[in-house]
Amino acid sequence: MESPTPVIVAIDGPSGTGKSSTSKAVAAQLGLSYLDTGAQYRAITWWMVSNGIDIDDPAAIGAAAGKPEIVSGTDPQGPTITVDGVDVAGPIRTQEVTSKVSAVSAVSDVRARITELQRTIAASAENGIVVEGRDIGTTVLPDADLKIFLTASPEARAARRSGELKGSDVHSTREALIKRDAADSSRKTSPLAKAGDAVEVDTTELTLAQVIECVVTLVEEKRAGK
Ligand SMILES: Nc1ncnc2c1ncn2[C@@H]1O[C@H](COP(=O)(O)OP(=O)(O)O)[C@@H](O)[C@H]1O
Ligand SMILES: Nc1ccn([C@@H]2O[C@H](COP(=O)(O)OP(=O)(O)O)[C@@H](O)[C@H]2O)c(=O)n1
Repeated sequence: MESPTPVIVAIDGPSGTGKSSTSKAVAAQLGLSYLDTGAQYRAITWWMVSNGIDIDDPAAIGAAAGKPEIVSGTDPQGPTITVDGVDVAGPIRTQEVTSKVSAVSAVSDVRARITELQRTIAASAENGIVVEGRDIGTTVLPDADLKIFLTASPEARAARRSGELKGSDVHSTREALIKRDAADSSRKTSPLAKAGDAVEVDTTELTLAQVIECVVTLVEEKRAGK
């Protein structure tokens, strides 16, 4: 059978809407690659913190943005992320990195570097790719075949996140999420935003399986030329 043309799927939305779980499952089901762009911004933030760069100094962050070598493994069954050859999958999920990532990712030199990396990865995915983040449909891959924008109520998102983070309470998780969304949505360079041609899916009342099915159907419809 002839292999289908590579399909590029962009999935954006705020934290806890289900981007990572949905994207991984859709990619695995359809035999596509998978890229978690949030992990790349977390990785560069981890490097800045580890190298003593002042997070409150955008000029210092911008000047260092080209230094770390970030490599993403795009198998949806086992995505990987390394910085200068070091596996940082664990360290990029700490509270410290989470609280600093919005400041680092607002710096335009950081975005330029990471965006270029993302476009190279997407272009080299033979069967196509699901790329998830905040600015994929608007900026990184504006010609994506399918764009999805996931949303959910802050309460649902906070409940999901605190289910993952042991010992965290829903209230403080909700406050931290709202603060990060506000920072990500208000920055000058490629803020978190829904592309005009994205399909919005509110996941508040849906199970993960329902969201996955919805996105798989949308990809299949695109492939069938509907
Ligand atoms: N529709 C859903 N219903 C319930 N839980 C969900 C749903 N989608 C995702 N989750 C759970 O919520 C948490 C956050 O999901 P994740 O995919 O990491 O979101 P994001 O990448 O948007 O931050 C995970 O534990 C995931 O299993
Ligand atoms: N395309 C992207 C993806 C993430 N990010 C930044 O990276 C942070 C972490 O993204 P993430 O997807 O890992 O966050 P969670 O939704 O998993 O909490 C976001 O809060 C943004 O500041 C971005 O600026 N652009």
